[in-house]
Amino acid sequence: MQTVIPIGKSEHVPTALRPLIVALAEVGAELARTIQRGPLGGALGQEVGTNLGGDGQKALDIMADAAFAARLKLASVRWYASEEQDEVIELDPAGRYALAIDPLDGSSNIDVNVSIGTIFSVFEAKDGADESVLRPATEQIAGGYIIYGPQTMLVVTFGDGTQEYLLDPDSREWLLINPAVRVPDTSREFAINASNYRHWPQPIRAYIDDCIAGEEGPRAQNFNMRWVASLVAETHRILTRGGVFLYPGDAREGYAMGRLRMVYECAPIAFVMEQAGGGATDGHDRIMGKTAETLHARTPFVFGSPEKVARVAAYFDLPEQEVSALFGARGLFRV
Ligand SMILES: O=P(O)(O)OC[C@H]1O[C@](O)(COP(=O)(O)O)[C@@H](O)[C@@H]1O
Ligand SMILES: [Mg+2]
Ligand SMILES: [Mg+2]
Repeated sequence: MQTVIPIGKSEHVPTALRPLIVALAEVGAELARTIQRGPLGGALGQEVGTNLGGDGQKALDIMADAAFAARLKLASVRWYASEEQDEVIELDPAGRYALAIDPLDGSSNIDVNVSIGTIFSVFEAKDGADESVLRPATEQIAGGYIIYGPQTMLVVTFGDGTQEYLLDPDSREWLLINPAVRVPDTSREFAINASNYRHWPQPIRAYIDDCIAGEEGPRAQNFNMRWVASLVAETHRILTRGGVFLYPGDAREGYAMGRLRMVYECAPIAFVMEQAGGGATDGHDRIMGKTAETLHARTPFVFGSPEKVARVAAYFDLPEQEVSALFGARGLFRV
């Protein structure tokens, strides 16, 4: 049954963080409207520049970044670390928090009417800009995302479970609809950009080969594949019905650490996942135990249902000959 508590009054949001979360939610609601207006709001998907990560910046990326920065300045945010800014910038010198953000995730989907999102991570501010965000992911005090989809939702954790809020299209209020999200462990879905197969490391190829082999392979069951190319959309699907997401490092130039950024993409998603009973790894180490060395540093990223994440990690531990063997010989994973 639905509990209709507005986000500003939710007991799950720590009192001190309420102004910040309400600020994020307000900008998210405005962005949702802009996104819904599509081409009536101008050419949102138009390429307008390039960010430090080498990605093309769309008009909506820049618009979202400016809107969040302007509003968060009034919500005790001292340090603002954004995908769209080269460096961490100071918003309010008296602010208590540091916030890292991917203002608009899944930009390639802006023009095609597919779900996109905003991802955010919050720390207590330190004196220095970089030291406030380049620290272990376990030090996050909040992490979450907003998904602009058929429904607009805000999913967030403060380290005590993961909560889900829905933007009511009539009242424009964010209402609590799930106070304790749990990742199901039953799904047989995996998500990966399979066009990069030839560039993947051997353990990832072996894992996907074994999924694709289905009933005839070592897993002896059929799997289904999904790839939206919007991290928030994949996260939301996996949070809702289970599965696993993989963006490994690969052999393409610049992709040794994959595509996704540790500070404002992987750390908050890992926090949300773990607090919902899921897992998140880079293949070897738990994402939550990692610290980025630079603001835009990438990391290989695998997350989702805990058993699936552990299984992917196990492929990285297999002896070389076993990983390279045809799946028929990969006896370890017969189930
Ligand atoms: O185009 P690819 O290589 O499949 O990558 C898709 C991934 O890139 C992203 O779009 C990166 O995020 P941005 O759109 O914020 O740069 C993710 O949302 C998505 O998972
Ligand atoms: Mg992104
Ligand atoms: Mg982005």
